[in-house]
Amino acid sequence: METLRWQDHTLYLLDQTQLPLTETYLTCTRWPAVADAIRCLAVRGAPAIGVAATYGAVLGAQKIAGETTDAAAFGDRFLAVCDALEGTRPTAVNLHWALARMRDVAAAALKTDSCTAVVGRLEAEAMRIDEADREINRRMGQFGAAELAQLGRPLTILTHCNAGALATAAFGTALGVVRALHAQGLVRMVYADETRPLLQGARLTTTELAADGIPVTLITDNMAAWTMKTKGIDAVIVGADRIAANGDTANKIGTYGVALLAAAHGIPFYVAAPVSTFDRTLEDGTGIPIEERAADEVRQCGGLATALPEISVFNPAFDVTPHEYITAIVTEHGVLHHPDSQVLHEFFRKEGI
Ligand SMILES: CSC[C@@H](O)[C@@H](O)C(=O)COP(=O)(O)O
Repeated sequence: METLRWQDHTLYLLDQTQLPLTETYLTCTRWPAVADAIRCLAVRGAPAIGVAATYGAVLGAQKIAGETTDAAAFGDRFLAVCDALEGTRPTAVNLHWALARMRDVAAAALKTDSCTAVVGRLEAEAMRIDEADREINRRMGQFGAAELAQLGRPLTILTHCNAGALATAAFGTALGVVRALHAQGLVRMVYADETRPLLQGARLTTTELAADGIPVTLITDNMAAWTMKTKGIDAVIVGADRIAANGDTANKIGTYGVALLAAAHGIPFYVAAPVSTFDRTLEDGTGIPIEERAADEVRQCGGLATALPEISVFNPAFDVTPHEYITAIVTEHGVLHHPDSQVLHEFFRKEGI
């Protein structure tokens, strides 16, 4: 399974809404198809939507360059495409980060290059972001595995949602750490929360771990506390969609509850995320925009009604875990223990990021 592939001016996206039973790819030759795929979660996960959006921007640029040679017109229309792609999902900052890079490349190239040459530069940038994400996840895996290996035994791990290869260009963030630990023979069992309402844990995490021969057991979300109590969970590890300057972390709805449960059971709680997931413009998690999705995602499950159609619903797609509950954040530059404003500030200063 390949999350996404760019080939011959076309973006192929694994349609994750059809998993686990059907492996089918969407063929995107126009940017609105990429925007639709992000909106409906055919491609999802913070790093993956960032990478997909950059290729969406390239598709938009290709079309515009076929219709105008005027740099100003190209620039205006390209910005409108980037804005539309950015508007597809509000919480994951990687989308904003990746498109900001595309806007910067276009702005610089348009000063000297023809519109057609600008498209080439944008394509090269998108491929760089894609390639870098693959490498970043592997580095994060190594740092995270070295950190968790210090527990000194094969581990029983709990995870929430899907922060795996399917949520990134490849390898995964939280599941990248699990993969690296597994390569060292240090994974006893991974418990995967099913992750209602859209079941990313059940449909995606168990599928990709099983495909790699990593022992995995599925639980429903309301079993997490009892699983911690009875199954000897050594650590929780999750991904992130946006991390504020003080370490407060937005991730899939339910993560906050899992963090509280981990604290109650004295279990370390790890977040794995690339630096592109940090939003240092936000002092703390209160400013993170939380996406609310359609009510029917909750009133139905697998196409079957779980509640009457008139029942009102609250369906936030993400929640924010206060930094106090996070033992450490694993990045591609190293591990940040007990993250808070000072720790993060010092990390970014030292790394010159
Ligand atoms: C490496 S992915 C980290 C997060 O993006 C992931 O845990 C998550 O919350 C994904 O939510 P989704 O709504 O499936 O895009």
